[in-house]
Amino acid sequence: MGSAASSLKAAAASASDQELTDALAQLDPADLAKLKTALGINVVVVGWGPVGHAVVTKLLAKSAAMKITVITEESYPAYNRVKLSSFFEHRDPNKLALSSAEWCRENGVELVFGRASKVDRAAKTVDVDCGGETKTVSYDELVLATGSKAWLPPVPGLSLEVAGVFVYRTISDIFQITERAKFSKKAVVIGGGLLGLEAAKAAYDLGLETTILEVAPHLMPVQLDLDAGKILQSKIEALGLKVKTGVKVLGVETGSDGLTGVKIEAEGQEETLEATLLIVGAGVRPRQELAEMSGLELGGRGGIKVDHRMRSATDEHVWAVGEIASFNGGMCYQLSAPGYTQAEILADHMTNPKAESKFADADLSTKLKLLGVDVASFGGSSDFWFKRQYSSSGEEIMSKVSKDEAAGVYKKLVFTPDGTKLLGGILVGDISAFAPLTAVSKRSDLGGVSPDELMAGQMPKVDDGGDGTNLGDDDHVCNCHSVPKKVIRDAIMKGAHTFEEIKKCTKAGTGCGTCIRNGPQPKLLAHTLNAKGVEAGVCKSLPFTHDDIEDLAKARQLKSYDELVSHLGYPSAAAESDKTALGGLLDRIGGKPKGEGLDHLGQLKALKEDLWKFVDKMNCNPILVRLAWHDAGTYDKSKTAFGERGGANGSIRFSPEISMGANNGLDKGVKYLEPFKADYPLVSYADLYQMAAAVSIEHAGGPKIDMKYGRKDASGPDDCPGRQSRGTADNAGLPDAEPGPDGAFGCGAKDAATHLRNIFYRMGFDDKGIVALSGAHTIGRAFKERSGTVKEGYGESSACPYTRSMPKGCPIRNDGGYGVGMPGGKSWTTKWLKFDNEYFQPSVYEEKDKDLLWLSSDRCLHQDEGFKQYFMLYKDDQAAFFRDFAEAYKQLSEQGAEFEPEAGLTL
Ligand code: HEM
Repeated sequence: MGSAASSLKAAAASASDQELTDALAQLDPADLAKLKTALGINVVVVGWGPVGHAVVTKLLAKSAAMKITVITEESYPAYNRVKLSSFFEHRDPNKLALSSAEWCRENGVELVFGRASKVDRAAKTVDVDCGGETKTVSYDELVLATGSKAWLPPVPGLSLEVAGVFVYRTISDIFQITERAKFSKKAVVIGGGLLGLEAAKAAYDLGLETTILEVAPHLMPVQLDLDAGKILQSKIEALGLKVKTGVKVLGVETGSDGLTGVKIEAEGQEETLEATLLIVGAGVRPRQELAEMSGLELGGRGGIKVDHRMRSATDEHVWAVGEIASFNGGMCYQLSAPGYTQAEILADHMTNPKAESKFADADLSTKLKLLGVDVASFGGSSDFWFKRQYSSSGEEIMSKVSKDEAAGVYKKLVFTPDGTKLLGGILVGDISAFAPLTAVSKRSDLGGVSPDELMAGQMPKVDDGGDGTNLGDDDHVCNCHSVPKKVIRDAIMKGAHTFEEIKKCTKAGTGCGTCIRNGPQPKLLAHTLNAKGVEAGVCKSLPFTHDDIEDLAKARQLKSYDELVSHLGYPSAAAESDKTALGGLLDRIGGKPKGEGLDHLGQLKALKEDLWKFVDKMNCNPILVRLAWHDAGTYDKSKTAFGERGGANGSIRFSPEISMGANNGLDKGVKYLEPFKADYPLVSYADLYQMAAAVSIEHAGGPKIDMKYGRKDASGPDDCPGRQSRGTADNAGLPDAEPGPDGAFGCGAKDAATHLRNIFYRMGFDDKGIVALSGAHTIGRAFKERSGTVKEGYGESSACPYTRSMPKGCPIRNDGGYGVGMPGGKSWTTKWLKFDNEYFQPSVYEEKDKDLLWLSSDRCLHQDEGFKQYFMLYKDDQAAFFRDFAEAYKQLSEQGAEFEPEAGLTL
């Protein structure tokens, strides 16, 4: 242990908390971990979901004298399951991540990857199955945060063993669903509750014809009444999904490729729905195997029985939180908000035996955007749901309802029979009043307004300090994490000036995100910054980034400056100059494309500037290069007809081409570029893809390519090359990195050099072109989820040292900065965002560094005599590589294309 640790020990007796914190901050992570073990208790947390992670952060915040170990069986860091379906918008597990392996290292938290298989309470140890090898971890205190598992209803033949049948719970479920979707047209989802509707969104986003089956008479039976459920149904049906309620699932039908259909009974009739993909989202059950094996007392409906401190009823050194915890032997709560509260209470008691906090009642309020429809159900206590006050009638309650079926808006407020207290309510379509109404439901009266006035949108006047939120200091802004307004305001006053910074300090907004998207956070931030006199963001009245304003405007459908300020901002005196500062943004949110008013050439030039800024921010250069190359690499010089001959014509955006195995992952590149097409409609997709690649290469430090534009677009799937149309296996003639299990490449060749020649000669390249173009692998990475050529995949925990988010001492961009983009995968070079000739260096091709990638198709380039001369030339002469690459890339980007005007446009 370093000298800093020894001096800390000596000083510890008399040091203040601040001094201790400062001293700890000087230690390196390894020393910190040792010191914590020496000083304090050894806590083991089983499960690294959002609640398990919350336990870790809360324990760390409350005590330094603790060694924490987390056992996790998922290869991704703790992530936000609530947002699982948003995965299809970005396909990036890191956007869901709540933590990272790096964060754990920096905070002295040890991660053990594997499945906890046994708890020995007498010896205080946990056995972890780490892929065949068993590791035994000791604890002083054990926290079980194992969450839930998906429940499969007892339907004949329904089993996860059937190909095409999935549950919907983890990122890996999503990957498997995505794979099956490539060969499916129709999907069925069992379950019309929260989980089922999220799963249906996934199937819908994958472009499948989707039918939702719900056994109850309406959707979301746990949160909504019949009327609200029906309105939600009609909105979902309007999107093109089918919904069947009151359905009995009788069985599944299978054929040689797995699922073929789902047999149901609806309205007394039996029928079979054709489907090759079935997602079961019909509920969850606590994952209690470990608890059962170790003899812990369970609750009446499962889960580990815990007291108000979250301590198990059986063993004072075993605790449970989240979906596995059965408070006083009752219900296990399957929402994240109660789990976060429990984590806080557990941390209180574990770090302070005199703590007085108690877990009593859970707030089961939910607000979500389901398939584009805003839905909320809120209550002052859990009775609202458990006693089904939301659908009671008669003398027990007074309820008021307004509905506009055409607009899809429903509002129901439920009061005590005398109308003096709001018990809860349901909102569909418009949930903007969720935060203030939830706050009213938690108070003892209506604050001077009548039930009718509350229905009409009039809120009791609350002293909000003039920030326009109409929330008191103790009212919650973020319900997921129970964060009161005053905590967020204090964080802003102490320097958290953006939503991201507020998230980091308070967690507010890291759950469902509605308190930002549709709730009071923007106003609170704008007003507090103005009160503090801080100039942040775009302008005084809307102190957020352009991107934030655009996202919020979209979410709330705001079109004008006045609407923006009244919903999000602070009515600043400097309104006119603010409008100027917002510049093109107002046009854009008003629906005007950025390129409006520019001619074709003008749009190409403006697009180039925008693409440069985009890659500079996103560090997504490699995927854009791979996208353009795969669009163009289908070219077959023996074919003449446009489309059929392949080449740079934008056809990669269409299925079936985009769903070919060789193009795995490139849908992300297509999605990245889609907004640019909307902004510059005169530019073709084919030009957009090729320009994005040329910009990416130049931005990364590579050669400027003499590009010409004006390419014509393929007009539809009919213009896509057939999978086997080039006489090669299944990839429309794109090259293979490795031979198949039979030892042959897709073209039949037995060696990589012959294979590359078969593929590239077909496009009109020679050996020099093949070697030069292959040098593009000087940037980029391979992923197990895409090509499957490596074991490294998405996210930090699956990365290698060169592809983690902050590879220390390894500046990877051309400008020497970090900027890893999405961490993960395995790269060919150490500086894989820098376009140089590192790919040709012995440090790479000699394959001594096991953290670098080298495929058979790379290896043949320095082993085959014909290729070797160029490979060695480029090793010694970067300028020669750049010259030959630029020439070959120009050829690649033009072949198969048809230009209008014929000579093309140059910028
Ligand atoms: C010579 C035959 C080639 C083979 C067998 C090949 C194979 C591969 C493979 C397996 C990957 C990993 C994909 C993944 O898992 O995400 C990859 C990535 C990549 N390829 Fe190639 N490739 C070849 C030629 C080229 C050419 C000609 C270019 C461009 C001119 C290129 C540019 C790239 C780039 C930039 C990436 C990284 C993408 C990223 O990081 O997202 N490749 N290639």
